[in-house]
Amino acid sequence: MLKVDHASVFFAARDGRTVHALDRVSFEIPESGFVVALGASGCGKSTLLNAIAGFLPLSDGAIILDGRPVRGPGADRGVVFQKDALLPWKTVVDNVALGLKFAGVSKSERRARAHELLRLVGLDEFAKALPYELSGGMRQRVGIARALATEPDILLMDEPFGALDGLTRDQMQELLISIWYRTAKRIFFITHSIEEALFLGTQVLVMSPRPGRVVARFDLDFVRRFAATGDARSIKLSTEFASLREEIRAILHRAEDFRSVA
Ligand SMILES: Nc1ncnc2c1ncn2[C@@H]1O[C@H](COP(=O)(O)OP(=O)(O)OP(=O)(O)O)[C@@H](O)[C@H]1O
Repeated sequence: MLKVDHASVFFAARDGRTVHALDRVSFEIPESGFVVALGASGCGKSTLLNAIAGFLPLSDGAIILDGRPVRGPGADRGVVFQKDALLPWKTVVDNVALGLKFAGVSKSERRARAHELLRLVGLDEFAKALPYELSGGMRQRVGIARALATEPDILLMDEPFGALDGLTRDQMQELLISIWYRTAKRIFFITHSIEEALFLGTQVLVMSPRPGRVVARFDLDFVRRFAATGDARSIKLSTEFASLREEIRAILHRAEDFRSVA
């Protein structure tokens, strides 16, 4: 279980003011949970992910992963960013194996594990390619394989599909669901897209800015329905999906209106 308990973060801005980036955010990610944080720019989504990753300390509250407080980065959390962070001079397979090298895994074992992960993301035939030879979607698939290489307990994904075209994004969502279903990993995923949040999340946290807080949460099962049926179209065209989309849109607009008069 990952437990985020009243997490708050304040930043000192350069003009001397204090930015309240995160305000007492609480939620849990149970075994094989897929939690999506949804909100407009500046509502603290990346701050929250960076705190879970251990890249920045909380000002108040706690983050507990499987009974242990998070105090810094660790191999138990794999991170995927919006912009792939692949090393351009290394082949795809070596990029995937990089974390294993740092963990002291033998070369033959690193290779075997990296190829297995490349098969999982459908890229084994590109193992010897260099990152510049791949499309944006393929690079993100390498990023996912790399994040999974050290067998983390949880995947942290910061708008991983935000820069992709619509069709590739749909394909990546479906690939991620199949990986989630097969590996039973916990996932924390950030997005600006209401549709993406609804389709992927077992729980969606709707966030609003200044201060960044959770203003609504929804428990959903569209992702499990997709994993069982493979039929994205009928899910996304359902009246249930459409009415939740409108409900969340209204919540996000209210959060913006509130901000403009606050
Ligand atoms: N290092 C920092 N120093 C000062 N302020 C910061 C810092 N990092 C973030 N902030 C501020 O904290 C607030 C939340 O930022 P954060 O990047 O977490 O939002 P976000 O929801 O991820 O936005 P986006 O979707 O645009 O990435 C913003 O007002 C931002 O300007």
